[in-house]
Amino acid sequence: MSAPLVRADGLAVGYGAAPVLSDVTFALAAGERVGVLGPNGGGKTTLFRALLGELQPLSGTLDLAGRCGTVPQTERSRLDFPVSALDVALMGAIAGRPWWKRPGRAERAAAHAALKRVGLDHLAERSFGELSGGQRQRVLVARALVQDARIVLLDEPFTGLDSVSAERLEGLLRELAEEGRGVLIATHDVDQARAWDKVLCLNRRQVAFGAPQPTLTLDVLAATYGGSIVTLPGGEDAGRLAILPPHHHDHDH
Ligand SMILES: Nc1ncnc2c1ncn2[C@@H]1O[C@H](COP(=O)(O)OP(=O)(O)OP(=O)(O)O)[C@@H](O)[C@H]1O
Repeated sequence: MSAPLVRADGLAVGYGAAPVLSDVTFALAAGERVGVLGPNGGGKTTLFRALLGELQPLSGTLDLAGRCGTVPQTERSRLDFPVSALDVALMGAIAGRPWWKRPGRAERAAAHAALKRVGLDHLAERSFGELSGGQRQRVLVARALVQDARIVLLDEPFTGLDSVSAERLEGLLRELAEEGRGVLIATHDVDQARAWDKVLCLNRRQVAFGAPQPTLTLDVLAATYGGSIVTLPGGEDAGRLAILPPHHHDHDH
């Protein structure tokens, strides 16, 4: 088997001397989609920041065998300036080049090709802020493609998407994996993560890592979500496990 795209071994990361996330040991192979699960404050974003090189390991190791591209959450409040979908995709080409060099023909062609790849080239000139949530996510995937990211990180990409947009994005992530990229998806949706290759459960430390079916046991879910996990009383769902929705900021209001 070829070397993994990401390997973390005993990794601890934080914003000062004390780690906010520790004991992280996992590997991401080419062709895999891995769901990163955890409660609010569990450390998902912190792990992504370490993968992007913004935070250095406090202990342990983190090795990447490829470029890492990120699909951040898109908050409407930050979209008031007029950038087009093409501009956003182009950012993938101009990151890392001197600021005075304007994007050239090749870069524009790469950005158009990436937009086409995600089914949005017809909206290239449309203002990014006017696009639907699902379209914005796909433009950001296009930006990662322009960066030639072999490792793609997505931070709760399905939040707020209707089911058609969610299915479309899900299909795109499957294709990214099929072309040999490694895809890490932070999510609050345990059921959705069951369909992916592996899950990484974080709650200030790594609780579990492995294939969803054997990994997502009651004990693991309880340790991952702590107090926010409940057993449903009475009725049809009696005894079923439910995870209370996280207190999430609604960015659209
Ligand atoms: N810039 C920062 N400085 C100091 N502490 C931080 C910073 N960012 C996050 N933290 C702390 O690190 C811990 C993990 O936060 P992180 O954002 O990684 O969680 P998360 O799993 O991404 O949560 P959410 O689902 O809410 O996005 C939290 O206790 C948080 O308060």
